[in-house]
Amino acid sequence: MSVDPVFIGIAGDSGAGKSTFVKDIATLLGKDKVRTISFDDYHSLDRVERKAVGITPLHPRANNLGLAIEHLFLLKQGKKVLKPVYDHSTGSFGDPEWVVPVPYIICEGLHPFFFRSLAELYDMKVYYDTEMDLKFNWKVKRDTAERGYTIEQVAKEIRLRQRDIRNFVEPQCALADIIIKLKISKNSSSAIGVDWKEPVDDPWLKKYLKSCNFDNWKCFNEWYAGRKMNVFGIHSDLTQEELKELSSIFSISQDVLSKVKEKEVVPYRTMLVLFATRIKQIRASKDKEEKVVFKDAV
Ligand SMILES: Nc1ncnc2c1ncn2[C@@H]1O[C@H](COP(=O)(O)OP(=O)(O)OP(=O)(O)O)[C@@H](O)[C@H]1O
Ligand SMILES: O=C(CO)[C@H](O)[C@H](O)COP(=O)(O)O
Repeated sequence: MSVDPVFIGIAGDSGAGKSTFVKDIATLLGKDKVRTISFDDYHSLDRVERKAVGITPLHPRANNLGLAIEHLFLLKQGKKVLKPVYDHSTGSFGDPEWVVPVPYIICEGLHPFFFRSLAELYDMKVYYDTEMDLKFNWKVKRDTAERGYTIEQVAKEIRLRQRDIRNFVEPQCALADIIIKLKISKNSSSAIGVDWKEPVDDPWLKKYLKSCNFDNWKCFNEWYAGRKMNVFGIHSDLTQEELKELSSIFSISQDVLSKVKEKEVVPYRTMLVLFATRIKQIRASKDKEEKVVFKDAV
């Protein structure tokens, strides 16, 4: 029987931490069950061509989003696809690679749900909204170490991109099921806190935490991109007792729990565990549906 993958889309600016997040989620879910698709692979222009035309990679014209729609559509039908590969170390394209359907397909990038026809293909959409100060430092460090840029070039590129970020990346937050905001926090040993935002009319965390059980989590409402959101500010580390309590409230599975148990449960790790739990629930309900369909068919 072919797999009906759970499709997750993670949109956000360059350097926000999307691929790090996806790598960490894959570790919790089991690397063999997860296939990541970087939307950078759907750039239609390489680094030299973008410079010649005078557009940034954030402009939709610098990307072949039509091909991305076609590929996700085929993967959803259980078919394999031959996907292009963008190589950041050279700024050009490498050999294409096959992608086969697996239980979780996570698409991360600048435009994973830019078009409605793309947005409709996902079971869950996340907007990854890291605070500018964190994002700036991370991007400078990464792009100088791994992508062959100087500090001055990265700083100039970030300035050049601001209009395109507002026009082409940020509007996707209006379609997101969850907005994850990483921000500097004095209360965590990691110095990073997390705001988990979900629309009040489509809650998940709120269903479990009717009244906030964790003293240090700030819970409030906020308007964001025209929608009223529940915001859970997870800014301090969990004790092992709190992790136990959390795991019983959310029925966090042992395989996920065992991967964080011995480590410091900083806000980022708490968010990973909650996110992995949510998408495992989506997997479980798909599996149940498949069983019903199969039973009805025999
Ligand atoms: N949660 C985190 N904690 C600490 N550092 C992080 C975290 N997430 C990302 N970083 C740092 O930021 C850098 C950029 O992150 P990452 O490559 O995941 O961003 P991205 O959103 O995928 O960027 P791009 O779209 O440009 O590929 C990483 O190399 C890492 O050093
Ligand atoms: O915004 C980005 C997302 O990663 C990159 O800058 C874009 O993919 C182009 O890559 P490069 O700068 O390595 O040519």
